[in-house]
Amino acid sequence: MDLLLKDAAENLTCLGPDSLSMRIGLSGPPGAGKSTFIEKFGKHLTGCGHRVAVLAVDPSSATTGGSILGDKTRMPELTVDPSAYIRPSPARGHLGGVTRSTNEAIVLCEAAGYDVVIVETVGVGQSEISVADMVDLFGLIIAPAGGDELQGLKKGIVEMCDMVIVNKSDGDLLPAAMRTQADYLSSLKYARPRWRDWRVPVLRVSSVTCEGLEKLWATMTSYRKLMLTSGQLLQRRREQQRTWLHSHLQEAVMTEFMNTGGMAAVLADMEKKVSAGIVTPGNACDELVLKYKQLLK
Ligand SMILES: Nc1nc2c(ncn2[C@@H]2O[C@H](COP(=O)(O)OP(=O)(O)OP(=O)(O)O)[C@@H](O)[C@H]2O)c(=O)[nH]1
Repeated sequence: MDLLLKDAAENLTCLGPDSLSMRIGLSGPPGAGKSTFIEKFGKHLTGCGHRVAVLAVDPSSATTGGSILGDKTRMPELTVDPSAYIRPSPARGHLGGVTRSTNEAIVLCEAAGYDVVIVETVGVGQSEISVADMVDLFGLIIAPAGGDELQGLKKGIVEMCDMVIVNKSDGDLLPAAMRTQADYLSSLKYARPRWRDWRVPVLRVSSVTCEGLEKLWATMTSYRKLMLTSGQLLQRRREQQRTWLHSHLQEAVMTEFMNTGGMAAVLADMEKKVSAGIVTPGNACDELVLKYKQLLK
């Protein structure tokens, strides 16, 4: 695996910016129609000659020992498409393990010739934040809302996204979809732009009629073009590399710490003292590091 990754990384550094793949992250509340959307959008892209990989990040799979949702049945048409590859969420360790193997899988998929890599978050929690740190474009998928509220979405997610996609913009839901689009547009109007010259668009699509998919892809490609020509895409990827290095290092150091003779028990004891207010968290940390260093001598 490591050798494969090394080869893949070397191949990627040989490629010019134009041959970089498009990494798209997608997140959205349950019921937004994510699977249906990815299936139809993926088919649209393979129909245009692209090779599409779909990777799911489901932190709950780490505790249940596998993807709770049978990914094969979630996207039946895309699964059998020779130009597409769907990988369910890996069940390796906790969120850190799941995200690390997803990061590696992105690079492998690109080396295997997939020019569009979609990373989907399944379930809720920290995964959206991790996924936003892996991709070139982070999209939020929502369904038409009844009221004018932002569907109880965590505010942070809206702030992180580069594009909002209002799915189910069809039939009886069309008027509500238009209202939702207007609500998001007005709430995003005053948001601080994350990227130079890019205002977060709110696009309506239907995964049933496939309306809006072409325009969505055109918007994604113009975003990519802007990010590439302005140098922001490469800058974003470089920053992400550093973020991941730090995240992997933190995890590795913590594992090392916990596996060093009795430190897990010392930490558990210290947690009790901190909870009881006997020691401050800062002092507890200093004591733990000191103890750890003594053990290493
Ligand atoms: N009318 C309409 N219904 C849709 C559309 N997309 C999805 N649906 C329906 O919405 C429901 C939920 O869709 P799913 O694709 O399972 O999406 P989800 O609930 O976000 O679940 P996950 O993708 O598994 O996270 C299903 O009954 C779909 O048929 C659409 O564009 N229009």
